[in-house]
Amino acid sequence: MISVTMTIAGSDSGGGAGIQADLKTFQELKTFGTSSITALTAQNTLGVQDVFPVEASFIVKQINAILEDFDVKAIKTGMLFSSTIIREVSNRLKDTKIPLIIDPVMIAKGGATLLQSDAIDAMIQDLFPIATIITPNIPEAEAISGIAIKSEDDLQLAAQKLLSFGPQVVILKGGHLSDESEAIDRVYFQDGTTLNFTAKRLPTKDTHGTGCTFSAAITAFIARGFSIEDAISEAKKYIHAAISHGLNLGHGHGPTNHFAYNDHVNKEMVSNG
Ligand SMILES: Nc1ncnc2c1ncn2[C@@H]1O[C@H](COP(=O)(O)OP(=O)(O)O)[C@@H](O)[C@H]1O
Ligand SMILES: Cc1ncc(COP(=O)(O)OP(=O)(O)O)c(N)n1
Repeated sequence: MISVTMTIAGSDSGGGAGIQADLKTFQELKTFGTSSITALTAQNTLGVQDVFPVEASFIVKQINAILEDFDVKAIKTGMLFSSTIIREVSNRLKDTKIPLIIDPVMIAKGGATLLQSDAIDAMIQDLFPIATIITPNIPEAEAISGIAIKSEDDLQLAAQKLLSFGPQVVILKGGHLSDESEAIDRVYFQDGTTLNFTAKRLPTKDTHGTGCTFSAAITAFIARGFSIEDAISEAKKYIHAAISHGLNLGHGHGPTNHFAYNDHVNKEMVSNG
């Protein structure tokens, strides 16, 4: 039977990030995607023009509607915008035993605020303790940990700080370390294990929605029963294919290509149905 996935995130009218990227990823990875929308953004590849948050109680109503009807196998969160939304969402999810992947979305590539600055504490106190995996990029890891990341030692220190907030696994995404020739995602487990997932850094400006897509792919693979390590490894292939076969759409940071994984990487999955 097909596995059900859920995203709790904001809508990107331009279709490259947020709920739209998550649902495309869920679909391509053969899961049944459901969603609770936290905010509308008027957005395209050039940036975010405006944000219209949904009332927290209505976000919870959407989650209730899904959880009361479906056997959801994995949940991800993206743009949560405010401390009120974070508190209501974590309160609703805290007693479910469903794997929870948190992409701590803060600022869009164009600089727009997707998380109010006073909401970081709520994320640390309420959401991270119930998280299976958190997936900050480097600027997000710096903002949450309070540690400026300039070296490998800083990465290690920041990861330990983030692990101390309670998630089982921290993935520090390396997409923003543009001086490296490789895009390295460093994974830290509570038992001290660390793993690196490495791919060639692709020279492109079209990386809108990469973080959303990567965390949605991890969520889909976990929903289908992959181990955490295998889910990350396969999600890395999904996002790498999506970036390398860019669609050349829009006039700014273009979206990635969700067809690419099945077209170019996982032909077996398609032919086997
Ligand atoms: N130019 C790139 N080439 C290859 N992989 C990339 C590139 N940019 C981002 N990635 C990968 O995309 C995923 C999302 O990372 P990142 O872009 O840092 O997230 P975010 O969108 O949250 O800033 C990670 O696996 C990262 O390594
Ligand atoms: C509605 C919405 N949610 C999240 C983001 C951020 O997406 P991300 O994957 O981090 O990609 P960039 O915005 O950095 O390109 C968003 N923009 N909109």
